[in-house]
Amino acid sequence: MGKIFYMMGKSSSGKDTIFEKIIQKKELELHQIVLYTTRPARANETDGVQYHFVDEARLLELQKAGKVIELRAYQVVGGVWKYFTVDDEQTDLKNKNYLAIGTLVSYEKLRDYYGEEKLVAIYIEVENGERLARALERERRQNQPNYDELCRRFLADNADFSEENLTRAGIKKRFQNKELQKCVEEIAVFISENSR
Ligand SMILES: Nc1ncnc2c1ncn2[C@@H]1O[C@H](COP(=O)(O)OP(=O)(O)OP(=O)(O)O)[C@@H](O)[C@H]1O
Repeated sequence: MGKIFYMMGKSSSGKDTIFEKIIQKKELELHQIVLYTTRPARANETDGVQYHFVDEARLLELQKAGKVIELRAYQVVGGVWKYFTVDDEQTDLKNKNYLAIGTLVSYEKLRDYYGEEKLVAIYIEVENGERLARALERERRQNQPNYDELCRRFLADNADFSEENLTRAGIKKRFQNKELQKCVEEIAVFISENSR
């Protein structure tokens, strides 16, 4: 029986960094769930790799078929971009295990859709001051750092991942991302123990 290992954590807790290291561990035999989006593909992106790029009409079709498990909409200059998870033929929970990154709300929606026994939460935590320092360091390296957005996300994530919300979602286990390699190894052992 397959599982979805669902990684969550506040901004700059290290989700992307840890995801890349875990997915490279071939012995864990983890697959990826490719999200769908209505945003146009960028020059370096390939359909079906970073995202499945679809239009609003296709989204509507999928919604009518009851296949859209969760959806997030973001207002951008000139429109709204939607990102969503679809129950498509690529998700084979009878035979495969998956690794995904998402929000607390999307975790709850997938859990309600697939069932409690299919979803395994991996909550990553970093002390707030250290997390802010890492976020600032990462932002400084950008061509056009956006410190306003950094502050907005920092505060928004503190609210989204409040203790109250974590309790409501039933998140108990936490992985501390202090020393990266140690955290990766702990998560790899946890996944291995909870696979099948
Ligand atoms: N254990 C660690 N020690 C020091 N730096 C780390 C550690 N883990 C991750 N980082 C660095 O912290 C920054 C944030 O990590 P990352 O981008 O993986 O976070 P994230 O949770 O995916 O953030 P976001 O949700 O904002 O995309 C990166 O610059 C990364 O290299």
